[in-house]
Amino acid sequence: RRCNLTACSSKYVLSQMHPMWQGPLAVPGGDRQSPIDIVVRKSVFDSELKPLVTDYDPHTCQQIWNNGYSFLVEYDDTTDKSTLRGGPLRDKFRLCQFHFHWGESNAWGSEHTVDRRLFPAELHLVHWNSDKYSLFEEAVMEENGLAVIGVFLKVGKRHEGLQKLVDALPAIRHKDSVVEFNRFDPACLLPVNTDDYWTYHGSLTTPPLTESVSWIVMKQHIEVSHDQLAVFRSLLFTSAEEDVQKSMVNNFRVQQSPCGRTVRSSFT
Ligand SMILES: CCCCCCc1ccc(S(N)(=O)=O)cc1
Ligand SMILES: [Zn+2]
Repeated sequence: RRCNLTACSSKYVLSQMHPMWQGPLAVPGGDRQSPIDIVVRKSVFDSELKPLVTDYDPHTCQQIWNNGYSFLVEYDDTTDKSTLRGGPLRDKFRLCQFHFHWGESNAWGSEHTVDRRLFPAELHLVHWNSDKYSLFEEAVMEENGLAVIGVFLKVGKRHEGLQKLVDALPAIRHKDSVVEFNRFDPACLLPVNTDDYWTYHGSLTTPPLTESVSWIVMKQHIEVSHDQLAVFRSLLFTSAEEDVQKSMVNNFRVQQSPCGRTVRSSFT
């Protein structure tokens, strides 16, 4: 069973976007859109913010697939086996999938920035509120429905945990290709320090752009090698049938206005 995220609606939703979709695609009255620049000196320390509590079961990993926008590693979210609690969250959230955003060069690629600093890529671990909702599709429409952990990637030493993922990518070069993928522990992609993060209320960064996300952006980045990132860029936006193949790069959204939102920090 595929994580409900990949129910036709998500494919339908994502396939509506042509790969170079970058447009503002403004959401009428959207004043909580993502991504944003995190202005460190304007963030407010909140001592009530707790450490993140992740409890991921590597066996709930199901498949990895190319959805024509990024590649997703999906988890069985029919039970509370892989969960996120704590941080800014009151409820328990279930891991549904993780994916990345990256650039055609190492000079850019992340969706969020810190004092305008760009990173070559950004990891998103997507969770939904299983205390309040019974399906991802429900939660995605609700104010407190989702929690996404953002982790910046920097080019440096090879990331051993990521390599298992990188080795599977050639098998899903084209849009809509899927391979079975099991036993992957997403915790290996988190930075050593997960206590220091910024958090703010925002949206999905791809359609349906719903303003249902509690964003948790890690202060500490992870390192991956140049070659590992190059394999990300070998993926294609296009399906095998299409005549013109387009490299899957620059799959990040343009930054959105903070609209007066405060970004809180869990650290001083
Ligand atoms: C009803 C189907 C909705 C599928 C929406 C899937 C989705 C998940 C996370 C993100 S992101 N980049 O904000 O983490 C974007 C889109
Ligand atoms: Zn994302």
